[in-house]
Amino acid sequence: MKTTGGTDDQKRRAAERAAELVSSGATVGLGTGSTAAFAIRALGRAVADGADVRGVATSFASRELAREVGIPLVSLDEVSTVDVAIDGADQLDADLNLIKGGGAAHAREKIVDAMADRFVVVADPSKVTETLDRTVPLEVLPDARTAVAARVETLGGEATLRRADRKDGPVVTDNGNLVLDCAFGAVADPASLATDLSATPGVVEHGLFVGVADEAYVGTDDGVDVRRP
Ligand SMILES: O=C(CO)[C@H](O)[C@H](O)COP(=O)(O)O
Repeated sequence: MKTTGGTDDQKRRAAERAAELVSSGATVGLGTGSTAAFAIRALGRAVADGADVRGVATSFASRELAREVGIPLVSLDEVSTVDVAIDGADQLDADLNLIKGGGAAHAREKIVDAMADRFVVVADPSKVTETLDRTVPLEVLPDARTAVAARVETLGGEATLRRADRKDGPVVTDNGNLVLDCAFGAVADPASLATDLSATPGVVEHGLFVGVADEAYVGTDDGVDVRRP
């Protein structure tokens, strides 16, 4: 699984604290990535101890892990509400605007995270920034990639097709689409860029999450820093 700048202990602290928010009877959004995986494992232990929770996976990877640790699953199209979603982020600012999609799962993640009554981001301190400046992933319909890349250029960005690590050719998402990683430099106005990207034909979903997160749990070396917008 992809790892990032923080330590596993920092990630685990954040994720395990977030998992404590889940009460028996809850429907839980299961995020994707190395930090969210710690929350899924913690929820698996809670289920083994008798907690009655059901998970909604945001990706093939989170579904597989949930099965491995024994969390009962319900598919996204069967639920209209999610009580708590716990998911990672590639970057977050003080307003809890996020860049997500490092694992190419941001389309399903956004659906699940946005429908949750409470969406808690779990992260390590390396993810926290004053201004979002990482590449913004776009999930795009395969035939639209050239048109979307041209539009990204008019918005001041540069799009690069995400290549697979252990396969020739591109990363293909769980939904059968491609990913363009788009460098915009520092994003001064995330809401405005999010609107422009959402309005671009061929973009299935972009990795800017603006106004979606309710809280962030940032694991440190000796605790958890809880942040709210
Ligand atoms: O958005 C995501 C996947 O699409 C992940 O949540 C994000 O990439 C963070 O992953 P990690 O916790 O491994 O750093």
